[in-house]
Amino acid sequence: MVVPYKHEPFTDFSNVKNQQQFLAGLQTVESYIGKDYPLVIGGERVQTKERIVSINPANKEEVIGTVSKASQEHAEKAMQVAEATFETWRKTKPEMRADILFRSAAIIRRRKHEFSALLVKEVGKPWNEADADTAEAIDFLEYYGRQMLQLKDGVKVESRPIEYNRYTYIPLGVGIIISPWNFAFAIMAGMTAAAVVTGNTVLLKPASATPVIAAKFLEVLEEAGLPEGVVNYVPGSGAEVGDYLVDHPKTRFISFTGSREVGIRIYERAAKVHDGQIWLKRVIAEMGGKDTIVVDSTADLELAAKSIVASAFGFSGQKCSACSRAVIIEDVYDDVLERVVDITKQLTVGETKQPTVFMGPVIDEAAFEKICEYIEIGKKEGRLVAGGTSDKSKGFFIEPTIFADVDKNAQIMKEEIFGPVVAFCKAKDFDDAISIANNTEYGLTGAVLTNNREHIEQAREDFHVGNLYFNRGCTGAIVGYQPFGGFNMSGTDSKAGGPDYLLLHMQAKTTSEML
Ligand SMILES: NC(=O)c1ccc[n+]([C@@H]2O[C@H](COP(=O)([O-])OP(=O)(O)OC[C@H]3O[C@@H](n4cnc5c(N)ncnc54)[C@H](O)[C@@H]3O)[C@@H](O)[C@H]2O)c1
Repeated sequence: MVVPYKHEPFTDFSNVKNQQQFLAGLQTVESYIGKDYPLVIGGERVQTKERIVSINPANKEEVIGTVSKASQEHAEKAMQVAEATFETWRKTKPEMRADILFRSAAIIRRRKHEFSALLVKEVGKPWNEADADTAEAIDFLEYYGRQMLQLKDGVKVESRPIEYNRYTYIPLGVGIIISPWNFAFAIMAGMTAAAVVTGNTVLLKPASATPVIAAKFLEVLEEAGLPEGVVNYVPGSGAEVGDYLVDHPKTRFISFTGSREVGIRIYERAAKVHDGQIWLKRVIAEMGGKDTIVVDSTADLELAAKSIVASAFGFSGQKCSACSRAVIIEDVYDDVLERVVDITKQLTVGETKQPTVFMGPVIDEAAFEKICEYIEIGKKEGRLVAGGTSDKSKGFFIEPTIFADVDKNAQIMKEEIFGPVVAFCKAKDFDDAISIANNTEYGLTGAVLTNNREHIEQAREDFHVGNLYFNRGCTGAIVGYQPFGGFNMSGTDSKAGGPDYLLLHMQAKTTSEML
């Protein structure tokens, strides 16, 4: 009997007992705050001279941990180990590989609040966002484990009376996992899990802002019984270690989640053939977004306003799926704008020590400066109706910011800001709204608030995004239920947490045997 897949429930922080458990998680994190983590290459702990320092973005002072920084020599060593380990790991039964993911998920579930508390400190997430990040990590591990069990025998193809045919999936080889800081746990763990459950070995290069949660994940995998050398932990500079590994002739695939700029760089470099390379590299890239919420005049306007606020300012807009454009049909434009401004003015911003704080800091100084630059551009391109101020004296805090009456071709309507900034744009009618929404090189998520059935069907067909939501905001996908990934410059059309994601990490082999 197939047991239906159930995703990990989110924690209800209005419940005092849950709050206490979370605070206990924070205390556990305190016990290892500031610890130093080595590289892990083939199970061996390697200390390097240089360190990456992970800082709490809410206070700029607290060192969450330091990690050894890999050089190209370390990356080379890890590559050799991963290549050698591939020969045994690819022959390890898929059931055993899946089992390691299930055991890892169980360990994380047991320590869920601790890991979420670590994300509060390392990434500056509010409690509910950190909880969702950890829950998604658990989901990815369990879902990909289950998917592997379904794929292990391949797919049935017809045999002929004289010939028996089989169609199976085999792993690719050594992969490079390059993950972002914003879903520091879920995406990093999901990308790694998909690659190794399918029989590949990997080098994991997490984002430099969030290396500690990745080091913790490696400890979980080891506790769950993952053999040495299957996942090698090599945090380092993108330009130095990243480029080196992308160019490496033994790299078989690169799984990347991050910005458009870095994604394109990886895609271009991976297309080059180097000396000693005997295959073409595969690139799985999940990149940025310029996500839009469209509201028509039949919509529930209060629901529309709440959806825009949650999608634009949840986790300070630092989601690839964050709403950064609100396109509103002209007869309800003023009404929706006013409601959004009212709700936004009630939002709390600060260090996320309590579950009631809605918005924490942005991740670091570079992000802070970039967002502030966009706010200055926005002041020229639109009418500032909320926020617009920032303060980095204690942590990297930016007020939720709204610009009204922005032209569809304005810079803040086209470029990914990745911060708490939303631009309002007026549309003449629904056709115009969809055309404005599609006026971007991205194509990740979008949402339509409407009670008009024809508009729903029209958007289903014409709104060109990988994840389209009706009558809700545009953030938040659920593993197994709402596979996630975008079109155009949002990536290579892959869908994380979907039924075909594992196939991207494998190659199909046809064998035909004369009878
Ligand atoms: N589509 C999705 O599912 C998805 C999910 C999360 C985040 N994102 C996107 O990620 C971005 C934010 O994340 P970020 O700031 O960590 O992105 P980023 O592109 O700056 O970094 C991502 C990773 O790439 C590494 N890197 C940097 N230069 C490199 C190079 N030359 N070679 C190899 N690796 C290199 C970084 O060290 C990091 O590990 C946003 O654009 C967001 O939209 C997309």
